[in-house]
Amino acid sequence: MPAVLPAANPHPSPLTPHSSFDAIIIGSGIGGLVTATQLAAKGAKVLVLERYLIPGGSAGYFEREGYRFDVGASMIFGFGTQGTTNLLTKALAAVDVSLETTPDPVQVQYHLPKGLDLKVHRNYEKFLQELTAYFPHERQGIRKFYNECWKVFNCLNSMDLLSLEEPRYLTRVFFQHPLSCLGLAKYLPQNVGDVARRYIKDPQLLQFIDMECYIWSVVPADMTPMINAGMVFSDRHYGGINYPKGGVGQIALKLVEGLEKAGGKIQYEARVTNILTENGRAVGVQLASGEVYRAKRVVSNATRWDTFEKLLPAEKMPPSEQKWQQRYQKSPGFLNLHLGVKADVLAPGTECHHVLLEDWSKMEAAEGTIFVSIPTLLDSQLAPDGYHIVHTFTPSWIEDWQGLSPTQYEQKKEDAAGRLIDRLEKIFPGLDAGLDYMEVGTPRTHRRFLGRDDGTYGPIPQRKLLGLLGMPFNRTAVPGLYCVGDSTFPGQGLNAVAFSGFACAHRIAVDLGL
Ligand SMILES: NC(=O)c1ccc[n+]([C@@H]2O[C@H](COP(=O)([O-])OP(=O)(O)OC[C@H]3O[C@@H](n4cnc5c(N)ncnc54)[C@H](O)[C@@H]3O)[C@@H](O)[C@H]2O)c1
Ligand SMILES: CC(C)=CCC/C(C)=C/C=C/C(C)=C/C=C/C(C)=C/C=C/C=C(C)/C=C/C=C(C)/C=C/C=C(\C)CCC=C(C)C
Repeated sequence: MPAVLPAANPHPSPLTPHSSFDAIIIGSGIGGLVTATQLAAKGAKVLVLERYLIPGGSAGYFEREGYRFDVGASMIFGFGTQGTTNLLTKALAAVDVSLETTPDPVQVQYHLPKGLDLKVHRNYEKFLQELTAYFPHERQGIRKFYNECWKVFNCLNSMDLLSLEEPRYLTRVFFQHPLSCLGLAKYLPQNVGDVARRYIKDPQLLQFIDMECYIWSVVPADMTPMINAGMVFSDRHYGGINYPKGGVGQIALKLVEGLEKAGGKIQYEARVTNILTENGRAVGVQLASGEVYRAKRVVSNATRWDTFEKLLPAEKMPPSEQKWQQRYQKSPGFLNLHLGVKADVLAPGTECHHVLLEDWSKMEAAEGTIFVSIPTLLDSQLAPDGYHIVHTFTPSWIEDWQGLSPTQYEQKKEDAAGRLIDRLEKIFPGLDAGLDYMEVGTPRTHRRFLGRDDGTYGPIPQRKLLGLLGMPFNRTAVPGLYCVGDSTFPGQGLNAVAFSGFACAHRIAVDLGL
């Protein structure tokens, strides 16, 4: 996996305060970078501190033997050209940069139990036709369910998306778009499962809706907020799934270029060890090197668990965070196989994204559902001529990878990789024989290189909650400290954390009077 991080300096120099900033952002994930670029574009003096060597976090990349691998998922929402929900396009444009993207004609091809094999086409009607062909008796229910998702999306896509913690903005959008606001207020406490069951009765079709949610929310429909499903199930047909030329890592690199153009700064190999407080207020940060930076506002793009248990003293965790931890838990991480394969392994017409499951009862189990991305079908430059990248991942808990000797750890990775490759032979015959390169990552890898507690993919509800109502916005109980990224409203996903970044920067800009 990526190069080893430099160790913390064991002999930090005495604390030497550097010049002060309007805002310090801990971490350069997409959530952190959108906050930083938005603030810099408004004229704020911004510093991003990133513990790793390059920006992007889970939207980063690494290069090996002529391959450029995406660290995380390659299915990117938010690069549309119209409306208000294309937040990655908007975030780049705000700092005068842009990215070329390639549209993906199919979001995902499902290979599910009992021969349920279908594609989610970019074209909405084509997708509905393909699904209805499997469930002709549910023709009406299918259309009504997905049309209801469009209602949510149309509300979102009609208004500027900014901080819901800013009363003047809320009043303005309410007067400009009263029906959209009331629509969103209605859907905020709802989950997908309840809406789906209003229209659909067939148990296998309901399992399919569970899978439609699971592949991005990592929980079934009953626990997946309806607002998020409205975004995902509609935007894939509206703005579409578009892959950035040069790989997912380009998004962060471009945002950094824009940040610097707008006068902001980023420092790599800068691991924050403490958020400094004075009289209970966040006033700056301390790095592993001992350096101290002060700012009027501090933003953490680390997970909430890292922020409130490691960067701040766990024993002083505010009651609101304790409550949050009772509502949300860490999702599993992923076991990742970054494979380079001979091009002839893939039949002509192969789609970029696949989901494989053989037994419905295993959907949420470790090594149950297999996800596959083949980004080289959209950008052949990411692999040597004649080869493809087949990024394969499946849920995996960190507990299964603890307490092993280095040899046991390597052996366990190899065994698990073998099991996944065997299963994938069903959709890609000859995969094993065509292997050219393999790098295996576990939740331990993500904990180490992405700094995510237990290598988690993100927060998931502990039990069925009221839609998105329990997800905190950007301000925290610690004055001067904000959170951004997937442990804030509305949760996981690049377009989701981009929203969180817009909202965070908006709230801070108002607080600073910018
Ligand atoms: N297809 C997709 O939609 C897609 C693809 C890739 C990633 N993602 C999603 O992106 C989301 C994550 O984005 P995010 O913005 O929340 O964060 P992130 O986890 O990607 O980034 C956090 C960054 O903070 C850095 N960091 C953590 N602790 C630090 C510390 N103490 N000091 C300095 N730096 C520190 C990490 O190195 C990392 O770069 C996830 O939900 C993930 O699933 C989605
Ligand atoms: C005033 C009154 C009365 C009221 C008010 C109301 C309102 C205004 C409200 C509002 C709200 C809002 C704004 C909201 C927002 C939201 C949002 C933006 C959301 C978003 C979301 C997104 C998402 C969720 C996304 C996601 C994605 C993802 C996660 C992806 C992933 C992927 C993967 C993992 C891949 C897989 C696959 C394969 C490979 C196959």
